[in-house]
Amino acid sequence: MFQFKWLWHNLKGDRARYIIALCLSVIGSSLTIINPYIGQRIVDTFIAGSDAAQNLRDERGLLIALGLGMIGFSLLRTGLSYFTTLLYERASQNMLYRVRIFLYNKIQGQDMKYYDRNRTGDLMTKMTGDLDMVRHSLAWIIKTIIESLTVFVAAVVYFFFIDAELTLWLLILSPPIFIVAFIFARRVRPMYVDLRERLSQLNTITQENIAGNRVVKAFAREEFEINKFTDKSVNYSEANKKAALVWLDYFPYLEIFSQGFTVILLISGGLLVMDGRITFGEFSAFSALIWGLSNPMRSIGIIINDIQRFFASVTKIMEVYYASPEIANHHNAAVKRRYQGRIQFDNVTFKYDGVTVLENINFKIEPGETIAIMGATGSGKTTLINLIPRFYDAAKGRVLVDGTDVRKLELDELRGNIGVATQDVLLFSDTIDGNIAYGNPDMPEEDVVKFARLAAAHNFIEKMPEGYNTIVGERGVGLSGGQKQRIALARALAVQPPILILDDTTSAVDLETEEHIQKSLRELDFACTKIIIAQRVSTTAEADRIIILENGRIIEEGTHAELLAKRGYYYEVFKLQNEGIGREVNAHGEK
Ligand SMILES: Nc1ncnc2c1ncn2[C@@H]1O[C@H](COP(=O)(O)OP(=O)(O)OP(=O)(O)O)[C@@H](O)[C@H]1O
Repeated sequence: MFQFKWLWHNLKGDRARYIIALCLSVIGSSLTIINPYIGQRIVDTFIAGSDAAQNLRDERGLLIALGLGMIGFSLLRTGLSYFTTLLYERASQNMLYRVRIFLYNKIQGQDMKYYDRNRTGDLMTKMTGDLDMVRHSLAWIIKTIIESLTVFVAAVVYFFFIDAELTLWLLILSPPIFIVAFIFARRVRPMYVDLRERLSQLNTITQENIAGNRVVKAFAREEFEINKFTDKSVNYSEANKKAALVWLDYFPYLEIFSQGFTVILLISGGLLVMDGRITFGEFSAFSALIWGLSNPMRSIGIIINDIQRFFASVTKIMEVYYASPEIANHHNAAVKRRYQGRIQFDNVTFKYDGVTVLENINFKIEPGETIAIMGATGSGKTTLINLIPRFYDAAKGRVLVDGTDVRKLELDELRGNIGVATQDVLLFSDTIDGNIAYGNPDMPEEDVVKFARLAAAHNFIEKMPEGYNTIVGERGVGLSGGQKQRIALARALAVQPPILILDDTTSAVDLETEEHIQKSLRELDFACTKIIIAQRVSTTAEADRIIILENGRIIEEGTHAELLAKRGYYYEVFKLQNEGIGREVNAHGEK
């Protein structure tokens, strides 16, 4: 079974410990037949045998030794069981730790497509509940199966030695029990797969709701969200109940069969004792060990349920474990070169799941140039810049950086040469200083301040209670939209990249601040090619060239003056943005 092979593979480092635990389980469980055996000796020698009274007088030492033996073996079993559980826990916790780190690395190494397709809640479920289920199966399910089987086999062997016929009578019950258990397992399995999916949905809703709490509050949709959550919660709970109730359909049969062991033992065992074929002591050993046959049958339901949960969880974990990204970062660029910053799109077409979003894009950017990209929302601007750091790969054509196809460049090196300030600003729960120095944690404090100044962020940071040491909440809570954008800009500048990509980074700052930022960008003390997505003409006007996108195609390209003279899309936007503030446009596009 592949899942068990996978478990074995991940036990590496703890295999010896786990095997010792399994062996101790077998030894400990085999010892369960010792006390019934001693009991049998005591009954036959001192209670029910023909010489019992005599033996009680003459062999007191033996009686005490047998009694002490019983206590001793009980203590030994308890000690073994304690030690065995310790080993199982150690091995399973170590495996959990290793697999969790491995999965986290795997998730980190996935490309954007993976994150587009996988829900955060589902990934969280895999990293927590599913992993714990796998650990539980290693530490408890396998242990229980091994111990139940050993007790079962030891009891059967012992019974055979006493009386083969009575043992066969007892074993008659085993096949129907296994058939019932098998049917139950088949029926319940899809239920646990479904249950696992519902749990993931519940986690997704919880995660989205907490992450989006501001939107929920802004629209006063708390009740709607509570109802949505309640629905999913009821859904999960119902599925749980349904799976648990299935067991009730089978439970009576298994219980009857389990009771059957005792009934058969009482009837046939009693007859055999009356016939003198077995002694009272042997009969008492049968009675004492009969639980070894009936107990595994009783707990078969719990074991099967847990096994099904294990399969549902391990399958989900293996999806992450074996997922390989189409765009992989191998982190093997020994020396990272600094690029010049030349960019070319050579007949690039891009599709999201078959839907064309960019078509036949051609342009060149020379090192040090500033290019502005403008276009209606959804025209493909973000998609276009996403192709440069290879967040996605083009379906057709090539994206070249410094003359080399990005697919041939070392990903780490490529991304290390690009500073990006994305449209949705995400700051980490860390100090402002830590956020700005994210790409270069060893950066001295004065450099952090320098880049904050360039991004027009220094003044407001200084006024904060703890300045650069102020901790910003999750996703930058506690800062205005414009403040977050400026910290994100400082973070992108702080890596001093030869290629800087700004996706609508100044949309939320006032015009004066924007002017300051533009001045800083013009005067950077390192060589840098800049690609700026912007909607404001005040931002694009300064660029060396402006590219206008419409429905994934370039419809205009040129300088501010050239595009105004063209009287096309750019001219219309310019007119719209300047209407009402008294500016006029002359034939040369000058303000
Ligand atoms: N991850 C994705 N999966 C599928 N389709 C996507 C994805 N991201 C964007 N799209 C689609 O691709 C098209 C271009 O999106 P893109 O984000 O590049 O536009 P944009 O010009 O940057 O828009 P905006 O100015 O609103 O940010 C849109 O139709 C969008 O719905």
